[in-house]
Amino acid sequence: MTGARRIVVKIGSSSLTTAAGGLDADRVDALVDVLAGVRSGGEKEIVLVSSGAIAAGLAPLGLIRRPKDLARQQAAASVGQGLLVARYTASFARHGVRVGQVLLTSDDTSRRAHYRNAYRTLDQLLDMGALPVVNENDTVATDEIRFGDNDRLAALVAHLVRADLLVLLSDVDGLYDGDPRTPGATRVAEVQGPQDLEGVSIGSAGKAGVGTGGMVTKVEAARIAGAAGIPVVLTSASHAADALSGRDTGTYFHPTGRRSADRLLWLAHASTPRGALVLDDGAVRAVVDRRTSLLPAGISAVEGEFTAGDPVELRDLSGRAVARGLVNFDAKEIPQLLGRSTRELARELGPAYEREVVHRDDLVVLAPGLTPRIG
Ligand SMILES: Nc1ncnc2c1ncn2[C@@H]1O[C@H](COP(=O)(O)OP(=O)(O)O)[C@@H](O)[C@H]1O
Ligand SMILES: N[C@@H](CCC(=O)OP(=O)(O)O)C(=O)O
Repeated sequence: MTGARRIVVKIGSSSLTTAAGGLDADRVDALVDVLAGVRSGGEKEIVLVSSGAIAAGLAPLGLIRRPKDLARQQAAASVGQGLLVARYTASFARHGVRVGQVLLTSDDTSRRAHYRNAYRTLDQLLDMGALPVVNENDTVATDEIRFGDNDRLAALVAHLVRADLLVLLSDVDGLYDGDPRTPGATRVAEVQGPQDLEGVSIGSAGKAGVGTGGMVTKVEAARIAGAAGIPVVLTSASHAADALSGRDTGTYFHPTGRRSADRLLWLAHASTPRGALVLDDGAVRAVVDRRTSLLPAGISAVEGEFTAGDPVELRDLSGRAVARGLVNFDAKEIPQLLGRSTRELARELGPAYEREVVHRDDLVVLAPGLTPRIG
């Protein structure tokens, strides 16, 4: 058995649906049997991140393939999510296990209060012996705030619940060095770091119209989880039992960073900035090298329309994003603060203006070349 106590398992749409479209009850049952078996000893906790809402809603709405437009995807998700959770509820009930549905949006999870709330709910469900079934809240997410792929959502959930292991289940039994359907492609058994991905051709989704991100989003998810100290196993749904019992299967991504409860991972990977603050060179050095808060004196311009509490990008004078943070002012308040000291502002406008524009506790520095949000 793997030593991991709290495990996040993510299953993709391609592993839950029939060739004709619609939910495959037998495959749901097979997964549920494995998960129920793993937690039956009482030592293991499982959080399931399940895709499949859109796929499950297609056939009932008379759609043949995943629609391109957001409104019809959301309609399909609305119908499909109900069917999906009903299926899990019935299937887990065979083992006497209760499930709790948790629908998340990226907006919820990058804000401090919402993040804490999401953690509390998930933790409480686990404490009460229920099994959380998580998906993105597809019906309300707009294009701008969508995760769009559940691989990355699963990595962030793994971090949120402080999981010991993330298992990504797909229709392919691991990462291959090229398209797995081409002869000669071989499975990559282990990834220690980026050097092991050199020369690996990472492609998009296989089964037309069902999965979304293909391997790209899985490798990205493994990178996010790994950086947060969480190992990742990527394998096929039919090898779920092996992955959960610690047997050698699929591709194992070693953790690359230390474990931390840092909520800012969400800010870096799950939020969509609502605007930008342009920093002068001194402020870039202070924020990036010395990790200080951002004060009005170092800001040279403001872009976009945001309100206090929104995520914003911090850019240098050349336009490069250097950090992301939760801003303490509305966009329209900032022009009068530009380049001025907090003391001067407090004297002139009142003590409320003495605050940082972005507090260092709400600020995450981006590694050079990192694209925090993909998709
Ligand atoms: N290098 C690769 N190794 C493995 N699979 C790959 C690779 N490149 C592209 N793929 C494709 O990614 C698909 C899995 O992604 P996707 O369809 O999004 O699955 P899911 O629904 O499980 O998230 C596989 O079926 C495979 O065809
Ligand atoms: N939230 C969407 C899932 C999007 C997604 O990432 O799908 P997949 O690539 O199959 O994991 C749904 O439930 O249909």
